[in-house]
Amino acid sequence: MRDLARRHGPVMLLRVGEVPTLVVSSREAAREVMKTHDVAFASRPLSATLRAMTDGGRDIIFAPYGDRWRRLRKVAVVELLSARRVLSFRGVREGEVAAMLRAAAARPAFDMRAALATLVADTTMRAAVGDRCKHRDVLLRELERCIPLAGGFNPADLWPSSRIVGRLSGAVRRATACRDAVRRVLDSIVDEHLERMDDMAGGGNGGGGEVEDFLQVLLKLHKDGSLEIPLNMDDIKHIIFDIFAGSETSSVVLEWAMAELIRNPRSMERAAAEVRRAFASRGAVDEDALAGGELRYLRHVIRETFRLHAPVPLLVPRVSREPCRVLGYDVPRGTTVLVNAWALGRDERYWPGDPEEFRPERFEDDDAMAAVDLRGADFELVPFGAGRRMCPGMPFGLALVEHALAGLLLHFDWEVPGLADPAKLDMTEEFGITARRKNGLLLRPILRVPVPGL
Ligand code: HEM
Repeated sequence: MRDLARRHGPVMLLRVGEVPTLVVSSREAAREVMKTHDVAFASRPLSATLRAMTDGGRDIIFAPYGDRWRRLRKVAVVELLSARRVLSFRGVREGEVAAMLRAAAARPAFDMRAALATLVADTTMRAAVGDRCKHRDVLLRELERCIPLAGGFNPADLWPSSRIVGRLSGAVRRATACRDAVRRVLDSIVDEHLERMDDMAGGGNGGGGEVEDFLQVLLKLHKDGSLEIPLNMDDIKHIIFDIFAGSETSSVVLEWAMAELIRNPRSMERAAAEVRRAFASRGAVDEDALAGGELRYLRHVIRETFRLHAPVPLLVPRVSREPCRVLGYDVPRGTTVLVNAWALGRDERYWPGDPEEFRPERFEDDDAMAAVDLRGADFELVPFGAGRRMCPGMPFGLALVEHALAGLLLHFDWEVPGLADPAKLDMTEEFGITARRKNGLLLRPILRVPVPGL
């Protein structure tokens, strides 16, 4: 799509199967979609597969624009993903990152992909539903099955008018099966939480952990009826599902960051030196220093990783709710809109000279570059989207990404066994709604700063 846009311009109307699809690939066009006409593009298209998976868009991520979406999103933003709540999970992050580091210290070769997936899954699981979740593996397996189905490029989604294609593709059937399996697990988790809350009525926290988990917060809101429109159990399960679905991206970006640092040893050295200067004497990463922005180069590394490897490369699709104009082009109502965040991050116009190079230093080259950030105001770098539908999980996701990356660089040097030239590390991407590395990442850890608890 980037190559097509180079030929046909930053606003292209394609027909993908039967679906009219607008692809925007410039900063100006992205601003039109996510800022100037944000309300007109604030809905999501519901493909047959997604409709099955989300019960007709009853979650937040894929919900059509409207009161239900607004209500659930507000609960997620205010009650679950606020700065205060993200901070409350600091102990969870410390515990899970430390567990990963201990596992690395015990192995001559470390499966980085599996370790990062486990780190993100376990941290999210503890934050969302508490420490004692016996259904963990089933839930994660089902979510893993959902992700490729959510990509939107299943034949049933591209030729919605054809019943034969729908039947042959099987995607809708698989999405329904996933939804049912996730629903059964969430039912059990919610029932168990309710029982524990009843047992502990008056004093305890019901989840088994030392901090209130997301599910407890939601169940309390359900019980005390403090919201204008009370949350029902269906709402709660959809919100929890989205927390899991949204979080997976954190492991995608961590894996890309480690791969880029391996390929670019000078960046690795500089980042590790900065982290060790800050934390080696304390023996562990300290989130206060991370939040205070003391580790500037680490932040540049993370921004540079998001620039080259937008984890959701086409963002989550939007749909026009009314006829609209984008940079002078008419866009009919009902057009699916893809913002090519991946192409924006690699565009020579915004990243002059070396857009394909991993060079975190670019963010210290001048004041304008240093000011570019991830919060949806700079449309050349929009890994979390922008506007009304922007990712509400950014603070939660970034807190873990920063902490985990700092921990990996503090305690170990990293090498790829058997790879003489790190520049040759394979960087092929896998196709999906999220773009992870195609191949695994087996690394050799060389201990530099002792890992606590060993
Ligand atoms: C590195 C981490 C993450 C990345 C790169 C990411 C990226 C995105 C993107 C691109 C969107 C669509 C934005 C748009 O349409 O403009 C999105 C939406 C969303 N994300 Fe994230 N996300 C991340 C982490 C998380 C986490 C940790 C959570 C939850 C705890 C989360 C929950 C959501 C939700 C609920 C939405 C839907 C928002 C809506 O449609 O109103 N995300 N995310």
